[in-house]
Amino acid sequence: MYRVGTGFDVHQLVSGRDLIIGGIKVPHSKGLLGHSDADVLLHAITDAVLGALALGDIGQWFPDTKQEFKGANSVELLRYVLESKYLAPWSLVNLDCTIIAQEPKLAAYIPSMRQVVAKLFNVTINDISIKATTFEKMGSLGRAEGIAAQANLMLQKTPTEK
Ligand SMILES: Nc1ccn([C@@H]2O[C@H](COP(=O)(O)O)[C@@H](O)[C@H]2O)c(=O)n1
Ligand SMILES: C[C@@]1(CO)OP(=O)(O)OP(=O)(O)OC[C@H]1O
Repeated sequence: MYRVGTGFDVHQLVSGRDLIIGGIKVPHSKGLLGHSDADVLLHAITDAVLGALALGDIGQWFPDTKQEFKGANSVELLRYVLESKYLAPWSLVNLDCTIIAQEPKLAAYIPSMRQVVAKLFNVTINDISIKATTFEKMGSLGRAEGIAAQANLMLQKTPTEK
């Protein structure tokens, strides 16, 4: 049995914050604003996992009104979802993501992001695709006021032994 999921997230780029994407600190003059570390890619992936199994969304699991999630490491949020009882019978088939960032250039950091995500899902990097695109300088994303990410994935039910 298979289930597909999609996730989308966007965060504002501001001064005075680290830029964390896919669990990797990317050198830049600005970072993403959020209650957590604002890792826009891991948030989109988390929502794709939750969406695949109709389990709500990241804000329902980790409300931004709760102090315990202030500054949260999004690697730990995704790990929590993946280690929950709901995900136990499921494994990842493949994940395909796009980061929409006018700046900075992300190509050099994508292999490390793929490693982080592959480890979380316990798959090889061949099952994890992460791409980046600009917004061709159009609109708010094109003015680099923020960064967005989308994620699509497929889960398969792990056969149980009898
Ligand atoms: N933040 C980004 C955006 C894009 N890239 C890479 O550049 C290529 C060209 O981007 P366009 O938006 O002009 O199509 C793109 O295919 C990515 O390989 C990037 O590294 N970081
Ligand atoms: C992750 C959470 C929780 O710290 O906060 P943010 O970093 O603001 O991120 P968002 O994408 O709005 O998702 C849900 C939140 O509840």
